[in-house]
Amino acid sequence: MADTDLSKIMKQEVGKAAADRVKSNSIVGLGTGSTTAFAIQFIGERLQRGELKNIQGIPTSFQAEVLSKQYGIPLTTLDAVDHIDVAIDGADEVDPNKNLIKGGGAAHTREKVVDSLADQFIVVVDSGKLVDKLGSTFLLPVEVIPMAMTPVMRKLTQLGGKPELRMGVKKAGPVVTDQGNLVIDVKFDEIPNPESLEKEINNIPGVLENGLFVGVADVVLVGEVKADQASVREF
Ligand SMILES: O=C(CO)[C@H](O)[C@H](O)COP(=O)(O)O
Repeated sequence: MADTDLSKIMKQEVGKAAADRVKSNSIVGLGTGSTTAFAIQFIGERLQRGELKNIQGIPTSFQAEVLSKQYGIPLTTLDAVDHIDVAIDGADEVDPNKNLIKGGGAAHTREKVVDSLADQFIVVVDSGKLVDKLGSTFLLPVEVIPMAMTPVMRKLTQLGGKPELRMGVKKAGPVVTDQGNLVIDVKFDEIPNPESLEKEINNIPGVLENGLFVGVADVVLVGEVKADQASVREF
């Protein structure tokens, strides 16, 4: 099987496993990305079959909102609820302590709001996302307000990073977030202390949020394929 097919199968399996954990009468945070898209689809299908009742979703992005509507998941907002029961969201890297890098879809600011509020935050990834140390395969996304781009990049360089502005695909110019901001992707040779780096970056004036999620995830579901057999394991 081609690598892209395997990756799709892993994402599908793990998305289904997460959707199966959603209970009736609950408020569900709906993450962003290709893996969570499967979870949203399967939650919608469980609602259609009548297996699930009375779900209210809180989308973390325009993408999640559009998909949720497409699959018939009723939506609400943080102004209308006082808690979130469970959030399901993907990640770009997961370390053994369940710390994450997110923001591959430039949605990490809203994702951190929703995922942090959930009583249980379930991360859904394929096995290729597992790393020993954060920053080894993926650049760290930082959302910045446009007028502060240059001083923030300078400060990120002083912190030891190599910043680059994220550019659009099939769009001339930079990626613009759902909030109308820019994303700077930063290469750090190592991130020895994700907890302090998360705070240090967020303390730079003009930074809205960075993609380090430290101590937020409760459960990680990992989709794997071995000898053409798909399975899901949890840690
Ligand atoms: O953080 C995210 C979006 O901002 C996504 O959850 C992350 O990029 C993983 O996406 P995918 O499931 O498509 O690999």
